Amino acid sequence: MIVSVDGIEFKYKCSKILENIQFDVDEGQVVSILGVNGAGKSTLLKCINRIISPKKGTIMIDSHDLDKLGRLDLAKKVGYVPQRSEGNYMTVFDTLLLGRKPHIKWEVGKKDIEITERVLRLLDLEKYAMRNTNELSGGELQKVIIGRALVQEPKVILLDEPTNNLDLKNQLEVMKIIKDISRTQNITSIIVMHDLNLALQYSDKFLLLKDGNIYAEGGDETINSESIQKVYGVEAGIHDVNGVKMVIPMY
Ligand SMILES: Nc1ncnc2c1ncn2[C@@H]1O[C@H](COP(=O)(O)OP(=O)(O)OP(=O)(O)O)[C@@H](O)[C@H]1O
Repeated sequence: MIVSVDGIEFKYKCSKILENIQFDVDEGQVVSILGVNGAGKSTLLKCINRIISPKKGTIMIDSHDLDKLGRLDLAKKVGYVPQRSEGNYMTVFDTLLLGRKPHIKWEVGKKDIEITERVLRLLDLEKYAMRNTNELSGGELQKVIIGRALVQEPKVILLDEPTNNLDLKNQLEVMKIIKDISRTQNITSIIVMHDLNLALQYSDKFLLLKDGNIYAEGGDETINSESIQKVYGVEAGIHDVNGVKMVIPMY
């Protein structure tokens, strides 16, 4: 088990957002967190990255209690791609290299440059390497932010709606990269998703959040007409389209 969440509860001031959340994630799994707007999906990701601290419960990452991990050790284990990012006057190359910060002791080494170049190639970003990130489209910037998390070489990567700004081709490309790194590098991805069909195609496990609790968790059988009705309030059928399971809402 690479991530183990046990009984966490989180409140913003007095409104309870998460209640008794409990789940485990295995190494190399791609996990989608699903649920309506405001269900607490981003809040859950932020708890796992210790951006915020739950009032109750424990989170274990790679057998370490999250509360007891130092900032640098946490950054070596967990990478985070937030929902919104801004470009700036730093180049794409330097932005990616910044992801090596937790590993750099005195100065940037050969390995740091090699990993940065490898990720640039992996995400097909080489042609933008020397461009400032404020001169990129939303989708290009999104790939850079994902790249920065990969350069960190974490065991777990948390992605908050990573396909949000992307066109169809880039959505598929990013999801494929996430799936590939989980298979080839055993990196675990925990992703907040709104697109049920993309989630179905690329995830091993699903967590359905409803009213601050986990309504259901498991494999793709978790996504069915009943759970979609209960969680989203939408009538939908599940169909097999050329061997691919698809959710089709009934309008
Ligand atoms: N900093 C904050 N202070 C107070 N309430 C907040 C704060 N951030 C989020 N909330 C509230 O917490 C609830 C859960 O928010 P969260 O962003 O986790 O939802 P989400 O499921 O990720 O939603 P979405 O799908 O719209 O991104 C929402 O009602 C939101 O308004």
